[in-house]
Amino acid sequence: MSLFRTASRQLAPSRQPFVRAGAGAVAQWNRGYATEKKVGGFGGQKQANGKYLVSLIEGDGIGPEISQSVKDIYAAADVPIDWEPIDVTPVLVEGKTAIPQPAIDSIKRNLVALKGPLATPIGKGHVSLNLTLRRTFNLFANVRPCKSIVGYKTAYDGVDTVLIRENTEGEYSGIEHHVVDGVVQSIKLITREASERVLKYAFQYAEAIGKKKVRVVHKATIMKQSDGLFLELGQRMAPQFPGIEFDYELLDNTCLNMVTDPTPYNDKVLVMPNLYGDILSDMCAGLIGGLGLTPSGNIGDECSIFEAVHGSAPDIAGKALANPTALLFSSIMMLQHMGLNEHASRIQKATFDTLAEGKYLTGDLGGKAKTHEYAGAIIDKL
Ligand SMILES: NC(=O)C1=CN([C@@H]2O[C@H](COP(=O)(O)OP(=O)(O)OC[C@H]3O[C@@H](n4cnc5c(N)ncnc54)[C@H](O)[C@@H]3O)[C@@H](O)[C@H]2O)C=CC1
Ligand SMILES: O=C(O)CCC(=O)C(=O)O
Ligand SMILES: [Mg+2]
Repeated sequence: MSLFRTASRQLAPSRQPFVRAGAGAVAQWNRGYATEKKVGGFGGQKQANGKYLVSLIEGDGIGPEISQSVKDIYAAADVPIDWEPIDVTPVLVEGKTAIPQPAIDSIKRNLVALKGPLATPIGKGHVSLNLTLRRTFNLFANVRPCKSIVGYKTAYDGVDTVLIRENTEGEYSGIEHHVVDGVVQSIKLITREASERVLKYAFQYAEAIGKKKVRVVHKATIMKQSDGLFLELGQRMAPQFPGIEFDYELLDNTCLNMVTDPTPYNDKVLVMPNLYGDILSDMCAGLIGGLGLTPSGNIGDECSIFEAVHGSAPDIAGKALANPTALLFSSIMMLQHMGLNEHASRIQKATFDTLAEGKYLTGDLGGKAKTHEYAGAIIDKL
């Protein structure tokens, strides 16, 4: 079966992508960065000057600081990218939170975006812009790899997990009702279409990176119909991928097993409904040194948006304390998605070398370096 899921997609001639990329490309992050196979999505639009234009959402809180580090490192590494900054301050369209049209147009034009964290007010206020972006562009798979950093010691060695989170519905479908005073209802929406889409992606991703197993993480014991459907669709799809072993595990068991010993998960791609993936990916980050280190890619059939797993970290914002590695690694996933593998490898090596050397670490990793000093150390190694 073709790995090029989008190969038959018809685009207007002016929108034909120069590079087609996706799961396999993103997957290089996990596989020692050498896989050539690609699945799904389009890897960017080259301009007349030979560079790619990439939409950039700097984000809130620590967003501008860590984005600056990425921009500085990219400039030093001569990455053929021009950034197109976009403003996603929400607008109301028919009473609903929406992304401003110029931002939508930019991402649709460029096909690829890098995004800093966007803060979401608790309780009242606008709905999450992060979720709105994922829904707006139908970014159905959120790929969250998590790999131990050589030279940075934690309680766990050799972690190499990949979690794929359904990204458009589930517990985060945003359907909530006030029923009567003191009673509210929140609907977990699971559809066959979205579930099959992300499950198929998980199987293709596993094939692309050479992982042998796909595991659905679920609570179909309790949510018999919703998680039941997700799991059943996985079971039905499995025979289409005879080279991949399929199984499933209850979410609570997964949490226990992972914090006991994460290494049995190294041969698997985990795929799950939205909320479980959100929570489990923060937990995985904790295994390897925290949220300052873990990247992600929101992958759609056409556009893709790369962002860190972490949020806007208001507790350290504006103090040059943030670790830019998670956003930088997300951008490396993006470069691989775009087929810019040499640049990806070079920046990645400089980052790994800086982390392993341990002289310039940010506070979250026990060091004293400011955000820009750490970025400067990476630049020195390029
Ligand atoms: N995809 C996104 O844009 C996300 C946005 N958020 C939003 O971010 C805001 C803050 O959320 P929190 O719950 O505080 O989670 P958070 O992920 O922003 O921070 C959790 C903890 O990790 C630390 N941390 C996070 N990133 C770090 C980095 N790069 N370097 C060093 N330390 C780092 C923070 O200082 C904090 O102690 C909320 O409004 C939330 O809705 C949260 C998660 C993801
Ligand atoms: O949108 C938000 O505020 C949080 C989203 C989140 O935690 C995530 O995507 O991991
Ligand atoms: Mg989260």
